[in-house]
Amino acid sequence: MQAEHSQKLVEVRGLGKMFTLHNQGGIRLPVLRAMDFDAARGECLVLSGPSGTGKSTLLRCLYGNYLATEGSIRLRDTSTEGEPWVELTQAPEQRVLKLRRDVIGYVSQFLRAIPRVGALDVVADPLRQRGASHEEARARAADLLARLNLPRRLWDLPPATFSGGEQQRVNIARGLIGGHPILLLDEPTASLDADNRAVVVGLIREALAEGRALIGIFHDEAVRDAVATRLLPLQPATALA
Ligand SMILES: Nc1ncnc2c1ncn2[C@@H]1O[C@H](COP(=O)(O)OP(=O)(O)OP(=O)(O)O)[C@@H](O)[C@H]1O
Repeated sequence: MQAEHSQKLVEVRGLGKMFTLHNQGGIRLPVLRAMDFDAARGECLVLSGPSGTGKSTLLRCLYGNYLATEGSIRLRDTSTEGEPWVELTQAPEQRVLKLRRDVIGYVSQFLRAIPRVGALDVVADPLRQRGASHEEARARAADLLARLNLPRRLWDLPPATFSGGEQQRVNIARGLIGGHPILLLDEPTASLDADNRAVVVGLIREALAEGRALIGIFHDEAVRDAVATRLLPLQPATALA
């Protein structure tokens, strides 16, 4: 059980990301270079480093939004039989979409609202996509929204007009509900008050106890100290040149 719990889920080797600014004479901007790290079940890896060192860029590479310029990102897909390791940088689009449904979740800072869909269904959607019934997914969504203190009068309304903190809580619930073994978190508590920050810390700790691997950006020191099992320092770009 212990071995199962400490199983490696993410393996990054020699990862580099360089932006080429085509509209500015092709200037090349190195952001990440030669990054090596792993993340295992029960670990919360916190990306640290000053503004502009590439923390969000790294999360986007790990989610497959940005294509790495060099190196390897391997994710363990525990949802299928056969070879569990998938090389994200080489995976065809359909495979990336399947990984996002079953293996890797991403809580961005801002909710991408879906027009005319109420908050409860926005949250329930990832669990339904993984095969849960409508009722089961909505019940779990209601449980999460209640824990995150989202007022019930908002549950059936589309979140587009919600406050920043309300949208962030919908976003966190949507990110957590699918039970993805790997979860990326980009400042999930940035817009929250102290009470709701504490709820999110509790939910993150539960996710770790369930054996999920988390990789995140947390600018709030108290939150970072409460959830981090390891820091991953990023080097400033000047040190890369
Ligand atoms: N799509 C892009 N095209 C060009 N440059 C980009 C792009 N995305 C990020 N960058 C550049 O990469 C660098 C790192 O940005 P990133 O947002 O990853 O940093 P960060 O460490 O998350 O910063 P912060 O802590 O301020 O959010 C910045 O110089 C940024 O301008």
